[in-house]
Amino acid sequence: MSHTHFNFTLGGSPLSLEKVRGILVRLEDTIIFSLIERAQFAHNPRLYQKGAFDELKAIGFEGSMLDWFLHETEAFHAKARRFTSPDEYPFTPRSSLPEPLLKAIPYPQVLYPNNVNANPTILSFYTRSIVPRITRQATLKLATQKRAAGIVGDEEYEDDGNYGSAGVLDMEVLQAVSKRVHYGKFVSEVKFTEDPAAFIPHILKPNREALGDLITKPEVEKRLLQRLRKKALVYAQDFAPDGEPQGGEAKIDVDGVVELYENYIIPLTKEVEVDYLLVRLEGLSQKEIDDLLTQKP
Ligand SMILES: C=C(O[C@@H]1C=C(C(=O)O)C=C[C@H]1O)C(=O)O
Repeated sequence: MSHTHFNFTLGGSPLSLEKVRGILVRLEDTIIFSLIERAQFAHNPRLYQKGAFDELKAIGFEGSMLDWFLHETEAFHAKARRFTSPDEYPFTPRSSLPEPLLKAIPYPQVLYPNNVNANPTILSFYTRSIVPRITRQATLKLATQKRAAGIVGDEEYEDDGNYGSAGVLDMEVLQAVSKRVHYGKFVSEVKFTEDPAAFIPHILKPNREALGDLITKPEVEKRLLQRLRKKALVYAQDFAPDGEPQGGEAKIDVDGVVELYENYIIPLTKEVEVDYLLVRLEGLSQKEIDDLLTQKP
């Protein structure tokens, strides 16, 4: 059974590209199913608008309802030492989060120290591009129901009032996408340690494009998108009481899932891979770099 994350406390055999890719594949299921859950509810754009709720303004919180959900949830997770794990990244600025209450687990130092965090970009593209797309069916169905009840114009559209359910589900998607994108650091660490001499000249120069070309594996991406489409088609099906697949409307916009990966998740993962490589030599002495250069693949 493959896992959706490393169990760093078990240690075990060192990092391998096969292991990391196995986790990325497993996270596809988590992301698809959490998108299916969110797609049950309408767009509910008020969730993402700063200042849309008087109750939040009354307590001096200036962000959106989703920002508030993230802040309150991640504040507890921070106390429970979630963000001391090398594969967990908060959407809330770390400066606004409390210190861990529990002692940090002495994780093995797998990644080189870095501050690469793509979550602001993930939050932006998710709320602006992904939510409207995957909730389209629910939004249109809601508008039809409202018109049938005589509600027409702006009031008929987009908002079913389920801010709590939609917000909790948004956080599940965001946490899974964030984990997936930041696993790019583990991929980069494995690729770098397999052949440091290939990367070092382009880190020292620096040359983002050359590093991007080195980490890009078109065949892996092509197979991923093919697999993703097939998974989404199966997972989006409804099943009869006896378990037989039923036709009818898919529970998720399959093209939307594939485009999420093609236009956002894969490109952002590669940016994280390159950003991680660009700091991979920071603090190393010339001798340490020379030793890496002579290391045989
Ligand atoms: C993640 C990897 O690096 C790159 C990014 C990929 C992705 O985001 O799916 C796939 C292949 C590579 O272009 C990898 O090599 O597995």
